[in-house]
This record gives sequence, C-alpha cells and structure tokens, in this order.
Amino acid sequence: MSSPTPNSPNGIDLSRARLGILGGSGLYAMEGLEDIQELTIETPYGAPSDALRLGRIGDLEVVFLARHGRHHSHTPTEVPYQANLWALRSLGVRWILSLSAVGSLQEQVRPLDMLVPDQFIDRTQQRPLTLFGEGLVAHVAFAEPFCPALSRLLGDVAESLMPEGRKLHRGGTYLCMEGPAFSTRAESELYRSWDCQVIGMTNHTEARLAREAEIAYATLAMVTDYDCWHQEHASVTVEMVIANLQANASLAQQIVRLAAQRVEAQRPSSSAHQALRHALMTPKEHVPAATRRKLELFTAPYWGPFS
Ligand SMILES: CSC[C@H]1O[C@H](OP(=O)(O)O)[C@H](O)[C@@H]1O
Ligand SMILES: Nc1ncnc2[nH]cnc12
Repeated sequence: MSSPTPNSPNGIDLSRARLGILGGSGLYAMEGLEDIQELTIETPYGAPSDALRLGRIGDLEVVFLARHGRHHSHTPTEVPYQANLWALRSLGVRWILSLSAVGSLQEQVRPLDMLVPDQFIDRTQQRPLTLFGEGLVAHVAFAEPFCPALSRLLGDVAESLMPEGRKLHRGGTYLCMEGPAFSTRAESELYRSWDCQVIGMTNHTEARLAREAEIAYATLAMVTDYDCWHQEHASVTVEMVIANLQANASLAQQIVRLAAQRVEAQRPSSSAHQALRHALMTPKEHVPAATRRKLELFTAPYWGPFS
C-alpha cells in the first residue's frame, strides 16, 4: 500500500484517483467531458452496462457510465451492478457521484427539487448482495451508506446552483424498490409512514457494492414526481419522469462539472476507502485460489498480490 501523504490521511493515495459518474434515467452522457476514450471492459462478473467513457473535467480524470446503458436497455433488476463496480474500481475510481431520478414521498420535497440522501431502506428482492462469497466472506459497515464528505461537497455545489424557487434538500431516506412497475398507493403510504423522503429503484444496490469496492458514494437525487400518494398530483408515469428530468438535465450537468472541480481540489478521504480493513472474515490461506484471483482487485491492499 502507498504511504500516507497529506492528500491521503488514511493511507490511501488519492492523488491519482479518478471520479466515477453513474448516469441514471435520462442521463446517458456527460457534457463537458473532454478527451473521451470508450473502454469496453470484461470483468469477473460479466460485462458492465455499457462501454465506460474515460475523460477529463479540468485536470481530474473522470469515468462516466450509464447504469441502464446508453439506450436504457437494462431494467433496475438487470443492471449489472457487480460488473459496473468492479470495472470502475479497476480504473482507479475512488469517488462515485450517482445521478438518479426519484419520486417524492413528502409534500415539501417538490418535483424539480433535488435531494442528497443520507440513508436507505432496501425493499429490493432480486439484487446481488455482495461482490464477495465463493469462499471469501466480507462484512462491511453500512450504517452510514453515503460518504458524508462527498455528500456535503455535492450538497454545497447543488445548493449554490439551484435556481430561485427550487430547493436542495440535505439528508433524507431513499427507499429502494425492486420495480420495474411503480409502487401501489398502499406501498407509497407505507413508505411515507416510515418517514422516507424519496423513492427509486437503483441506488441501494449500487451503494452497498461501492462500499465493498472501497469507493466513496454520494447521490444527487432529482425529484421528478410525487409517486402515487398525492391527492392533487397525478400518479407517476415515465412521461412525467422524463419531462422533469429534461427540465433539470442541464442543471444536473452543471452541478456535476462543478462538483468534479471541487473533488479535484479537495480529493476527500473517506472511511469507505478502508471499508475492507476489518471486514475480511476468511483467513486468506483458506480462500480458494480461483476466488483469490477473482477478488484480488479488492484484497490486494490488505493481502498483497496473489501470484
Ligand atoms: C424512468 S422512471 C424509473 C427509473 O428511474 C430511476 O432510475 P435511476 O435511478 O437510474 O435514475 C429509477 O430508479 C428507475 O430505475
Ligand atoms: N415514483 C418513483 N418510484 C420509483 N422510481 C422512480 N424514479 C422516478 N420516480 C420514481
């Protein structure tokens, strides 16, 4: 492992780390990304959602990936989350900004507002639970599922750019549902009674695997609808989501560009960067060779290279 530097107080060298941007519904490309190379990467978990686009914002190297694919071909269940996270980490990504469409579960969180969540409730049923297994058990901490420093940076940038009359909400619980159908009214009311602020279908799975991949993760949730609970607003449709996303698209791109500049300047360290330090349960000599090889990307900082 590299020795500690002022940029890496927890012992990880962040001076050359890259920023990953995961684009969600309606966000299939990143404006302002320069010198783009398209990378087709095979991973131990199969192919990622699409080619990864490596480029630059200022002096920061940035990797963009459309989580549903650039033509929106993967359902929230089908997104190859494990492959996406492996591919990003293999390219040296240590921070992820996730851009996502969400429905609002609370009156004060209005369509066209944005929210930087700090918690999740997971209601998915058919998602990968881990990057590990096959003879190597890992239990990472996930009480704080989002990186506080990266979320603060993102919230500060978003707040500074929000137009009059639209609000940036800091904190709140993102309810992650399986989909692809939207919720029933009874479900929507249940999640409201749990004091969830927003609902989506992708971010919990991604954040959990990002933690295992030791990548700091923060979300810019773009509110597109009031789901189906609001008496005075029509229930969510894809048409409604896309219309409101389009209305927010250039603002979202602006927020990401400015956030990337701040990441470049601050290179924030995160406890996520050391999530595996006390999480690897299986003694390395008891891990099957094929699994050691498959998971070397994640274990090498602790166990050294596997030859
Ligand atoms: C098109 S509405 C439902 C769809 O939108 C959200 O996608 P993402 O999180 O990738 O922005 C939601 O999670 C659903 O996948
Ligand atoms: N109401 C909603 N439910 C789930 N995912 C969404 N994405 C955008 N709006 C949503």
